[in-house]
Amino acid sequence: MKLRGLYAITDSQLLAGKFLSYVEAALEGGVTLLQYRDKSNDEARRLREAEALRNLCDRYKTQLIINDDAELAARLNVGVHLGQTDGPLSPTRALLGSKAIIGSTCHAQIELAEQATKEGASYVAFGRFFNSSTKPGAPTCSLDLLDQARKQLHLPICAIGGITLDNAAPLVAHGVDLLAVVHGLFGAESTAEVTRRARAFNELLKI
Ligand SMILES: Cc1ncc(COP(=O)(O)OP(=O)(O)O)c(N)n1
Ligand SMILES: Cc1nc(C(=O)O)sc1CCOP(=O)(O)O
Ligand SMILES: [Mg+2]
Repeated sequence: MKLRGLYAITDSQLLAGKFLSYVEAALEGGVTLLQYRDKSNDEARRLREAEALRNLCDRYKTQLIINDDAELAARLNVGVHLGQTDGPLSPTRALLGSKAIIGSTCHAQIELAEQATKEGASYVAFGRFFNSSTKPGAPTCSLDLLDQARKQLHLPICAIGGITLDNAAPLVAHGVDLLAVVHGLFGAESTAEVTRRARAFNELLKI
């Protein structure tokens, strides 16, 4: 399966009271990967929400990715996204198996992406590219880094951080395969607007 398209990421605060309706609206518009990102320690709620997302993803033939939590990903038989402090990649690959999608945060460092490639990542994520209200303190990354990454790496490249419909085109022009978006997708006034945005992101990637 080619990993290219919109990578929608949930945010528990932003989606409070409209979690499943907004996610379904995004899936309606087309989502290649959906990441469940919940930074709380409420394990029961996390399991419940992740199961609900897996059911939705199954209906829309979208791949679910769990942020941070390889055990939960293994329990649901879905993929995982690991940051640099979320545990080692190789044992996670062994745990989830060869077909699972495993993503790796590489900030603005090609060396981290090369290491992730060796350890079995399915895609590498660089960011943040723009101001992000979801994660304002994330380290920044430039378009030049994408040019270098495109030349040196043979994995799908994901961009993240403050991405909107107004600023995403240069990322695609510099070789990005996956646009990972929270606020620029879900910070919308209605489900119809979420669907419109998802379609428009896909149009930028011409899938
Ligand atoms: C697609 C994607 N890219 C980067 C991140 C950030 O991961 P991490 O650095 O572990 O930070 P948290 O998201 O866990 O706060 C991501 N989640 N997804
Ligand atoms: C979760 C996350 N990681 C980032 C990184 O740079 O590693 S930026 C980010 C937040 C993405 O949300 P938004 O699209 O609202 O900016
Ligand atoms: Mg993390």
